[in-house]
Amino acid sequence: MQGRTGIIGGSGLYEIPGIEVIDKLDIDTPWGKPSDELLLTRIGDHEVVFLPRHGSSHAIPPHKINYRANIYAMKLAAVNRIISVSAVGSLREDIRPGDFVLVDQFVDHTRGRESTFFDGPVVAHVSVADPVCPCLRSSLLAACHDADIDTHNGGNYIVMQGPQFSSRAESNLYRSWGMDVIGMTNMPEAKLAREAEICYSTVAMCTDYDCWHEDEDDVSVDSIVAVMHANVAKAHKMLQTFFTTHADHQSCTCNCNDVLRSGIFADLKAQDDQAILPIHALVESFL
Ligand SMILES: CSC[C@H]1O[C@H](OP(=O)(O)O)[C@H](O)[C@@H]1O
Ligand SMILES: Nc1ncnc2[nH]cnc12
Repeated sequence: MQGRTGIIGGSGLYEIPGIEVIDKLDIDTPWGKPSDELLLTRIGDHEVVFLPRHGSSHAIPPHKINYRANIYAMKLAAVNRIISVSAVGSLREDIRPGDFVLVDQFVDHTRGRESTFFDGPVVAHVSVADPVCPCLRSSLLAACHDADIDTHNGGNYIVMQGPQFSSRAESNLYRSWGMDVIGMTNMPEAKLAREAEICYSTVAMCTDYDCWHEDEDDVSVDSIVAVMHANVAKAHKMLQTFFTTHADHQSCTCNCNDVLRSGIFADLKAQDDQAILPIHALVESFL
């Protein structure tokens, strides 16, 4: 059996029906409280830790999410891979509302979000050239196909600051940049997962055509919610399929779990306790 799998549920995904709850983890981290309690659950043979990104009543907007606390709490809960489930807008005609996209790249267009655990005095620079774990992504892709979901293999997700949606000029600009889908949450989440040496892969569920499409209504919360419920039902099916059939990728050769050995730009043994405290769970194997 693998280590624990984390699921970060986005808009609409606040619970997973029919799973066995083992424990509710009320975790405090050096970076503050995560968005909610973490639910330790069992799905088949797998221990799964579930966290609703916006809180269970969706009271936390994208720019106020404590991404560092969420990822650090996952680390403390012994999670070594995270499935992010996210609502996105489509920036391409052929990605239709209701389709899923197994994105493989992000462009971080957010501002002012706390986006690193290595805020000094311990400095680290890790590669996010490929921010998505290829193994987890291909297992999720297989699960989407098995669940009969119209799914796109790969895509660029631009992460905007929000909470307002884009202007038409911005939406067209992102299209001209080659972006495929747009959302507000996956950065800095993915970067922080990499710093925490946790595999990360997103299942992006398309809800709308943003505001660039001349024949479709501009995105609104109402239009998102209309599609979101059906998307969430598909996500439940996909997750069941994933954990029953695709969750054991024994031959994975990713190095998501081994980036700090070469990334830390400091002599950890020379640091005092105060410097190590906020990153202890990330660096304890090097001390
Ligand atoms: C309520 S629609 C806009 C909201 O939904 C997405 O969030 P998540 O990635 O957590 O599903 C999008 O990024 C916005 O935050
Ligand atoms: N059009 C859009 N822009 C940003 N975030 C979204 N989430 C869902 N649809 C979106």
